[in-house]
Amino acid sequence: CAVLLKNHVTGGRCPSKATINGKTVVITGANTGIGKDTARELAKRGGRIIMGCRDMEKCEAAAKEIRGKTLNPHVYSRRLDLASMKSIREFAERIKQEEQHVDVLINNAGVMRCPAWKTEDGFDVQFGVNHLGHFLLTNLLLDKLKESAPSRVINLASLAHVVGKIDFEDLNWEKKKFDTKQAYCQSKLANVLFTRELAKRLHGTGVTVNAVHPGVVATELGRHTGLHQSQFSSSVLSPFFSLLVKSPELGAQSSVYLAVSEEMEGVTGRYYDVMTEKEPAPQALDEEAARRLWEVSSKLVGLEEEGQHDKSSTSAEGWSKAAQTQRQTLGPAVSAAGL
Ligand SMILES: NC(=O)C1=CN([C@@H]2O[C@H](COP(=O)(O)OP(=O)(O)OC[C@H]3O[C@@H](n4cnc5c(N)ncnc54)[C@H](OP(=O)(O)O)[C@@H]3O)[C@@H](O)[C@H]2O)C=CC1
Ligand SMILES: CC1=C(/C=C/C(C)=C/C=C/C(C)=C/C=O)C(C)(C)CCC1
Repeated sequence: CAVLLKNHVTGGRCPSKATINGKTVVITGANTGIGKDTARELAKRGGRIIMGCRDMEKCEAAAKEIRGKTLNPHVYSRRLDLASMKSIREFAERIKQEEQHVDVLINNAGVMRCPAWKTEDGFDVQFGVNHLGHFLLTNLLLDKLKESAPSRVINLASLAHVVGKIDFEDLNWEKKKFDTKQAYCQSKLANVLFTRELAKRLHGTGVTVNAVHPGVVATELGRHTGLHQSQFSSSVLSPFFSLLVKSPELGAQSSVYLAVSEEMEGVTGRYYDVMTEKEPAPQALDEEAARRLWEVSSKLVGLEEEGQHDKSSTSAEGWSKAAQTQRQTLGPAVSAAGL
């Protein structure tokens, strides 16, 4: 029973043995947890791996460890703070300048159940990092992804999206009482809606985009829950805990599957529970909500302004001009975002 339960919980390993020699993978939040093991597995398969992390010391330590373990020298650490639009723009600019192509983008970084913190730009940190940061990054890398087609975008969502609700009147928790669990669920629902809308917009380009719930994985994601790994490893519950939660190495298998497997060629706009396609919750299938979220997100990150009026604002320095104009034109949604 224990073995069967364990297999059920882990969901197994990526069945594909595909190698990715010469392919470039950009992965966010790759210094620990699922991201780090995804980076290691893809480095083992021959990829050129760009790890985007906010803490350069942790990032370089992880990159060094991966280079050592896989004997792949092409594993690079780059600064990326998804809680800062300036940092996202600098990171994307550097990728565009340094990389000939981007074959896979894995939007992996995430935070869960933090206090009511705000990003540098005034967004709720869970909405800002988990959704808006990746929304901006992906859009900034779209031309590169299109040039590199067939290419893939993978968004780490979560089963938590099923209880999520997008509150368009108060995306950033400024009007109602802050609920950190719901803020996480909203951000993860946003990941699935973004996946579906982006897939629609990328139809015919050769760039695919899918969302995945990696299972329940013992990582640092629970760091804001007040519980610590040590409390569990030393308790009598430890054997049960380890039966129900998988290791980061196994947690990375679904991202690896979506990134490399032959079965995923041309598959787009889908939601995966580990390596099995599932229908997401009804609110994630709402096309009008997906379109609206795209529009609001574009405005919040200053993309719409650039596309329509001011091409010069695409640089890291120029973005704030676009955001400032949004402040004057957007009304409540933007003031709620603190712009
Ligand atoms: N673990 C699980 O059971 C599940 C995880 N997921 C999703 O999987 C993804 C990976 O999570 P997991 O590995 O578990 O979590 P971890 O907390 O172990 O890793 C999260 C990573 O995101 C990084 N990160 C956080 N904030 C920022 C930021 N502002 N800028 C750049 N990077 C940042 C962290 O960096 P740092 O170390 O510096 O904080 C870390 O590298 C998340 O999107 C999560 O929602 C979904 C369902 C279940
Ligand atoms: C609770 C807990 C941990 C991990 C929690 C994690 C990893 C939670 C995952 C949450 C999920 C499933 C999120 C879905 O989006 C630790 C730190 C290992 C140790 C002790 C207690």
